[in-house]
Amino acid sequence: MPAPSPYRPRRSCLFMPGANARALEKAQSLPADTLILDLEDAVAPDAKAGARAAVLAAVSERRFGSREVLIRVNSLDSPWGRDDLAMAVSAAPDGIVVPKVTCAEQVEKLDNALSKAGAATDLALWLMVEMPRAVLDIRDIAAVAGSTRLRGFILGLNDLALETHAVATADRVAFQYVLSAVVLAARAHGLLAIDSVYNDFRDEAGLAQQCEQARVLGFDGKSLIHPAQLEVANRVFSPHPEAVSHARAVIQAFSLPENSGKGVIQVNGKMTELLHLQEAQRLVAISEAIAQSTTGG
Ligand SMILES: CC(C)(COP(=O)(O)OP(=O)(O)OC[C@H]1O[C@@H](n2cnc3c(N)ncnc32)[C@H](O)[C@@H]1OP(=O)(O)O)[C@@H](O)C(=O)NCCC(=O)NCCSC(=O)C[C@H](O)C(=O)O
Ligand SMILES: [Mg+2]
Repeated sequence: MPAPSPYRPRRSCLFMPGANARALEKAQSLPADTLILDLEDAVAPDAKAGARAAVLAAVSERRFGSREVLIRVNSLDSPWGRDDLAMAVSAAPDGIVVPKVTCAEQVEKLDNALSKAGAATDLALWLMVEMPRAVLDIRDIAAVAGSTRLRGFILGLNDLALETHAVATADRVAFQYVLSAVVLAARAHGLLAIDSVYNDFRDEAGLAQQCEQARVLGFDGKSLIHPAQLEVANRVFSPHPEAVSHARAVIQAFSLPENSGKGVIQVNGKMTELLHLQEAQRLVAISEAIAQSTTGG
């Protein structure tokens, strides 16, 4: 049995309404890397309390196996936020997703609120990046990663389009700055970056195009809204087999005695430096983590 990988794939992060019992049940066997049980926008005000109770039961009973489980709470300044947070701390998921954050001070307050509520230090804090001010302050927000539970960003382009009046075209030209700013801020502070949802869940080709765009930009995976989107996201965000064999060749080449101490060599006709060795090791580790995960390739 191989040692568990330190990498966790997050190619597919499936949202589901906490009030949808069928979706919560179905999620137990879906090939999603991450499940996000939503108490916010997908749950109507009258259904909030019922959804909170259903999510508490499902998460506390550990119904989702080894899948990563996140709970999206309502904002702390909403009528439901405090109760959601208390429930989430007692359910002890892998992480909590907080919507509509605008600045770094809010993240520090959230982290303090989690500590006061008795949250474990390894409870991950994820932020929806979906408010114009969060985009403008993304560098400062990411910088509190070292002193808080902040672990990653999930882009929320539905809210951002609403706030900015930008139009969501297929190429996402209106969001180019945001897409890159989120990835750069995340990487500068060792955080994860998950792309926004694709609303047209029956359009497989459109989703594939958007996943590919996000992958090229450096995102770790895509947030999703429907089981039909899982296969595409899992495929696009898995390292390509040819890239993995090249990565193995790079690792092998650098391990040869004649290349010991060298900073640059050639592999398969390509200039290959130590920085490429680092990327090759990351790619192979991700590919092995996917092979080990229950959701597989
Ligand atoms: C979009 C949906 C409302 C569509 O629902 P429905 O019409 O019921 O779809 P289907 O009949 O095709 O469903 C087929 C089966 O799959 C199950 N199902 C559907 N969606 C999910 C899901 N997300 N997770 C698990 N299972 C799901 C159905 O129960 C059917 O099962 P079966 O009975 O066996 O046939 C619906 O897909 C949905 O509600 N999706 C999630 C919506 C959501 O969570 N939204 C909030 C997050 S997105 C967001 O907030 C954006 C962000 O903040 C931003 O600002 O951009
Ligand atoms: Mg949103």
